[in-house]
Amino acid sequence: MRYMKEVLRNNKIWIVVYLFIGLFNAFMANYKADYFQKIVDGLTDRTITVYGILFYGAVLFVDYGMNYLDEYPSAKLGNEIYLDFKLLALRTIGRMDYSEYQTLGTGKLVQQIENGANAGKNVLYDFWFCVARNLLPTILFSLYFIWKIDRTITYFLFAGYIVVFLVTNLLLNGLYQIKEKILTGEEELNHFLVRGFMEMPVFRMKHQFPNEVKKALEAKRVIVSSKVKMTMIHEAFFTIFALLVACLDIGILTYVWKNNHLSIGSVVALITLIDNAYTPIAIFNVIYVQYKLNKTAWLRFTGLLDLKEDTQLEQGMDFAEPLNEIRIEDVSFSYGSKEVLKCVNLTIKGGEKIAFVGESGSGKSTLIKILLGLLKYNDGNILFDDKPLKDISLESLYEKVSYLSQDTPVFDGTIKENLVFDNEASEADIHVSLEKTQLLSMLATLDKGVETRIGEKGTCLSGGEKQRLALARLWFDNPDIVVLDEATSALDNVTEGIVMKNVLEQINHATVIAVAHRLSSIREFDRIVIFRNGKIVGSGTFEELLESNSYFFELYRKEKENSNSMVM
Ligand SMILES: Nc1ncnc2c1ncn2[C@@H]1O[C@H](COP(=O)(O)OP(=O)(O)OP(=O)(O)O)[C@@H](O)[C@H]1O
Repeated sequence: MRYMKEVLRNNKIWIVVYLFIGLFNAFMANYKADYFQKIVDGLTDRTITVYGILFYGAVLFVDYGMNYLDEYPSAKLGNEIYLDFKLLALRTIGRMDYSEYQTLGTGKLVQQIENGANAGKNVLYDFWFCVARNLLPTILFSLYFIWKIDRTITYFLFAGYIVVFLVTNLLLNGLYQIKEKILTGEEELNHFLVRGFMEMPVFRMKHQFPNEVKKALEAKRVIVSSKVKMTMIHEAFFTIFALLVACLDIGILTYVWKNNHLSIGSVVALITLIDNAYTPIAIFNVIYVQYKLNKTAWLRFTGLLDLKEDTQLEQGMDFAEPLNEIRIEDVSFSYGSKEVLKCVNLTIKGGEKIAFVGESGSGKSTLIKILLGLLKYNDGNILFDDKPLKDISLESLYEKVSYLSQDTPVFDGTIKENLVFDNEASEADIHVSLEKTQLLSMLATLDKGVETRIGEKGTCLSGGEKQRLALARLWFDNPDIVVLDEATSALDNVTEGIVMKNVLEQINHATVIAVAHRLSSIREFDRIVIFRNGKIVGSGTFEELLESNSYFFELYRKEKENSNSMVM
């Protein structure tokens, strides 16, 4: 309900307008039918006046005019509500706990949001608004006018409502299961579509697309057959109602014929009014079924919106600069039952340039994510100048941190956006940042210069260009702490040497924590920390470790061997 209320609050003025017009139109639809009775009877007994006809004309004009005006709030609200729900999802992503984020898949997520936002709109707009401003008033107004003409017929109508209620509930159960199948199928299909798109080269090289299409076809089969079933059941509702109304019409004609006390105008009005009284019920049943089914998609969506938030983002003390020391004390961490860090102890001095090295999977990136507050440590403590990391507001920490992740560190936007996001920067500053990261020659080849879009995950750039573009961001930050997780792994040795020298000059005063596989890239760092199986097994300067740490020596030797064999 919380999310519905929020969206209602966002649109309250237009909702009031929409409800008011709806009520007015519902009244007019029935008033028009009732007044028509007077026109027909007036024509039959020649008592009609020109004013009566003009008044009826005015009623018709107002009715059609208001129906047209109704389209504006109707179109506006429908779209606003749908998109407001989508925006709720984006806000959730911005605040969700990182461990929850890691479990989500893009394809399923996108489909869940799409279905959820649609379901939310349908529940609120197509169901509740429709009931409140359209169906209920139409039924009540039509029953009132029927009651005015003949009370006995009103009782017949109530009996008909009970039949309708029973039929609806009978069909609803079957529909639930079908809807669940459709949703799962759609998420599954989107999962294959998105991963095929995102990882196109991988799947193409491995000749996997036929298999992917086969799996997607199965999802398609489930969706199509379920949707067809659903349509047929929905249409059955309308047919049953149409038959019911037909029976009532015939019943009324027989009743009038037998009793002979109603005028022609009353009979004509009754037929229209009965239609008015029943059509909303038919519509109600269909949208009620839809409402119930939409709840299935809505629950999946709210499950997403309710994912654990990272409450540490705003809560806690502000990060105080300048940083003197980060102390990692007996920190352990597990992903589920898999223990990845085991009792890690380390102190990093403010302004120190420290590098984490070690074999793949030894826990380096995990420790980085813990230091950034993305992952929450299970045991031990981390202190930023005697303040526990858990008590520091992450928003305030991120003001002073620059982080280049191991995964693609750029996003779908222009080169300029990738450098400064939504901030302004002078051409001269942009030029310097690109010059220092050796990107000017690449820029010279682009027609639109820094306004060139680099595509999703930076597909229009080479691996090394993406990394250098992300590094160029450092010229626009003023970080106290810089975290580089394999930030230069795609660069050649020569470019890496030049770029890293410039980068280290630029962030001279910051504390730098870098993860690196290529040992030559961190030769100048103040200290190197070696990880193995989730533990720190050595630390010191490059030269110290070469002399005293056989594991480090072994890593270095292997790197040398590899680079020699590549040169040969
Ligand atoms: N989200 C996750 N869920 C479960 N296990 C994970 C997750 N992320 C990482 N791991 C596991 O944790 C271990 C440590 O991973 P981590 O990324 O910290 O290693 P790393 O030393 O940075 O490796 P690399 O040098 O290859 O980047 C690995 O065995 C990895 O499979």
